[in-house]
Amino acid sequence: SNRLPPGSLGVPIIGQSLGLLRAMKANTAEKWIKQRIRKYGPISKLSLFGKPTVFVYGPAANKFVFNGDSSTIANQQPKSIRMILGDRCLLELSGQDHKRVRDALVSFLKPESLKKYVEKIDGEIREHLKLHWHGKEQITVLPLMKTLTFNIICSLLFGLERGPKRDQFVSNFETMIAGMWSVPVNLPFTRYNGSLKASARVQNMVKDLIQEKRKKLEQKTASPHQDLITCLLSIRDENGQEVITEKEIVHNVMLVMVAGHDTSSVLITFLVRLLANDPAVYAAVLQEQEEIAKDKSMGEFLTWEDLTKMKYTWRVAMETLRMIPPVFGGFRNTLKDIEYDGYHIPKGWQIFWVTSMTHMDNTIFPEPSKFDPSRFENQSSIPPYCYLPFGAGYRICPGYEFARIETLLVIHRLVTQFTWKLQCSDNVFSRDPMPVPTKGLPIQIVPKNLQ
Ligand code: HEM
Repeated sequence: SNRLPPGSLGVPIIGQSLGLLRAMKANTAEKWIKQRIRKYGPISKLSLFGKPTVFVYGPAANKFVFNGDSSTIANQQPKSIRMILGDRCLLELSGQDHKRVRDALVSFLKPESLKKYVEKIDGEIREHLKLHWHGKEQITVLPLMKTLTFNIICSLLFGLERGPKRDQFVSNFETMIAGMWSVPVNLPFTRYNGSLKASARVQNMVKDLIQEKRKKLEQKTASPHQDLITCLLSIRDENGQEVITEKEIVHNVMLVMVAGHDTSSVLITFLVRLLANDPAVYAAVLQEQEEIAKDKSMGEFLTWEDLTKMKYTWRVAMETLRMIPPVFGGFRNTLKDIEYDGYHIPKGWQIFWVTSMTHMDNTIFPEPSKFDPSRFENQSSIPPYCYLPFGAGYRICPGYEFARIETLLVIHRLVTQFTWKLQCSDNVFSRDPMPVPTKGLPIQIVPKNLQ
């Protein structure tokens, strides 16, 4: 059929972009999308960010987007982001290339491999609390969680430990990130131009790190599993050749830096807010964590075994991800004409997916606005393609386990060492595009040994 989905492409170039962006800022994006669904049904056309687009909604649509044939539906980022992260990062790859590079990343990020690093991550968290929380009466959670999750990535994934080199890396990275979502005008003194220059500096630093690690591997003074970069360098084919090119390592390090710290920091921040707002959930999380802490001696690190006992805390995190998913939605591109649900989607159009809409569907999650971690007691009762904070299919988030470990460790240290009160008691947030609580969530803190 040549029948295009219902809806309007709107004003040329601008289309409906401003309406969506405005709704995201005002935390009414779900309402904006619900209105579309009510008006046009689960599939409709519109125009976003200069491209004709088809919005699809529902479990079947999620399956279509996440499990679609990669020769028909491709993942492609806007050119501005491609220029900053690089064209060989996972987001840009498809087919066999995507599988080869993804398998290499997963060989380090899989649970069996991460198990060994729980103590190291715990060490970073304790150091962070010593530096930024203890001795303070008031702190702002979101920026501190961004610093912490970025430092964990630097140490564990890149083997870049505390010191002047890491500080320089962080400062260049911050400049790079600042212009990533800006208007992509590459003129001297624009934010985008600053971001491109910072990206080049970060990439050069990563190349230097790769040289250092390659030398250590040759001298056999490094183990292949000591960090992600060393692990990627060590993967060889049957002829002893490196499987991942240097360019691919650099571009994927860039991606992991961005994908890995912004998301987890948002989850932890909203957990901190929830625990301050919900005494019953706080009491149950505290009880679970104190049960673990009571068997530990002073200064002892948490272990993988301890994490397996944090079942309730993780259900609280899952419910937080249901209600406030850090990734609101995303885009795919059609490489061929597609027929979906009786409609024609032409080649070259965008597909806009918003998984969080099924998270708030009362036929799937009864009373969706109620915070209820018990929904995840029996996860097999949740129908497929309905709960997708980490995506699904062959692009499902490879950092899931990493995010789970760091979130549980941070919550353990926070609830056992501090009590806190919100300084902004409203319950709202805006999307930028990640959810941001008012003023970054300032809180008043008291260490437990002073109570
Ligand atoms: C709460 C934390 C996190 C959330 C909610 C999250 C969410 C997601 C989602 C929804 C996707 C799929 C996007 C798509 O299909 O287009 C994704 C992909 C990805 N995530 Fe995460 N993520 C988190 C943490 C992490 C961490 C800690 C890392 C790295 C250590 C990471 C690395 C990646 C990468 C590399 C991809 C691209 C995968 C591919 O295209 O094959 N993420 N993430």
